[in-house]
Amino acid sequence: MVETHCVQAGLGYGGYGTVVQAEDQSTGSVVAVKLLHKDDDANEDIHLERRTYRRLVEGCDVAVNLFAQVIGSGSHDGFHCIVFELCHGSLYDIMKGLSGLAPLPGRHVLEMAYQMLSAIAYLHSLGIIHTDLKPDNIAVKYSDTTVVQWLDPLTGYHDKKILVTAQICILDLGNVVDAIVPTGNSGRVGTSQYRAPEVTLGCPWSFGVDAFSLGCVIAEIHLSDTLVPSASTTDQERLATVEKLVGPFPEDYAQSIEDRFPDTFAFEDTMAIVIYPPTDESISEPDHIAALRRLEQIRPISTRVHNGLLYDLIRELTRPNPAERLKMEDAVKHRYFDALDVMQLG
Ligand SMILES: Nc1ncnc2c1ncn2[C@@H]1O[C@H](COP(=O)(O)OP(=O)(O)OP(=O)(O)O)[C@@H](O)[C@H]1O
Repeated sequence: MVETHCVQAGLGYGGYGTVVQAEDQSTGSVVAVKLLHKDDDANEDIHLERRTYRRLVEGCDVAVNLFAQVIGSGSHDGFHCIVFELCHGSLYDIMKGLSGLAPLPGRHVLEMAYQMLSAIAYLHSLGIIHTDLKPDNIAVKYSDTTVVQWLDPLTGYHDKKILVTAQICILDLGNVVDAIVPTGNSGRVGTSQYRAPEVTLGCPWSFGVDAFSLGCVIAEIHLSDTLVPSASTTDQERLATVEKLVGPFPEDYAQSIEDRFPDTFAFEDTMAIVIYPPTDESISEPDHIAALRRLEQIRPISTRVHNGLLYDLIRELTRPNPAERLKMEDAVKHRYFDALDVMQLG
């Protein structure tokens, strides 16, 4: 089917493929085509995305509309391709400020957060874990914008471009896994800035990895800023980063980790503290200094998110102990979302 498509522009690039905007010349519709890199592992991936999308459709839930529709697949010049509904700008692009849409209005943050959690609640209800939620993998469905008057406390009202509708769609079902219950999945998944600590630690993990990532994404779209500016280099630094962002690991959880992986935590009174820099000499002096500088720059989410209900939602989603983390089905009922009803007109 891809033979009839004419490429119009590049949209993005990932570990598995290059995504382009293309017009289907037989129908005139404009779509997104992912051209998978030429390697054998990628062949498996094309089937995974299509298979997963089919499972979502078969589940017969309106939440399927929160995922980029898979229209078809094929191959061209030896490249495997998958054709998607065209979405308009990832949250990563919006946060970078190129479209002039950041900061997002509070109402849009609320609506986007609700849609993300509803989408992943549906995925989880089918026993599937996304594993790689990040602003790059969430896009807005429509690009229409309008200009409103926006009150800046310092400078007064000025024009501000906002989206007409804050509808989103989840991209990239190429890393999904079926949850292994009750023992948990294993192996390294996710992107370091959004990776749950149990994955970093090499412990079994499950649905909670998506909750942790979405907590970080929701904080970022509220702040219009990244939580972790640059990728950390070592696992111990990543754990220290999580500790700085969301607060200390609960002592009993830290103790259970320490029993498996000694020298991860130090214990002072009733507090568990990630040992950083590590006691061994696995990292060179200049790398230590660079890592300490990075850690110094990280500000706790609690000092940055001043909306109490939103902060509570983020904190519940990013609990260091996955057993204490909010489940998606409960997250959509969080009191932060009461405002969805209160703010409806009529
Ligand atoms: N349907 C779409 N509409 C518009 N843009 C898209 C669409 N799908 C993907 N993109 C853009 O292309 C980028 C890469 O897509 P995607 O994440 O699916 O590729 P990938 O190779 O599987 O990446 P990863 O390395 O994260 O697994 C996205 O971040 C997004 O900017």
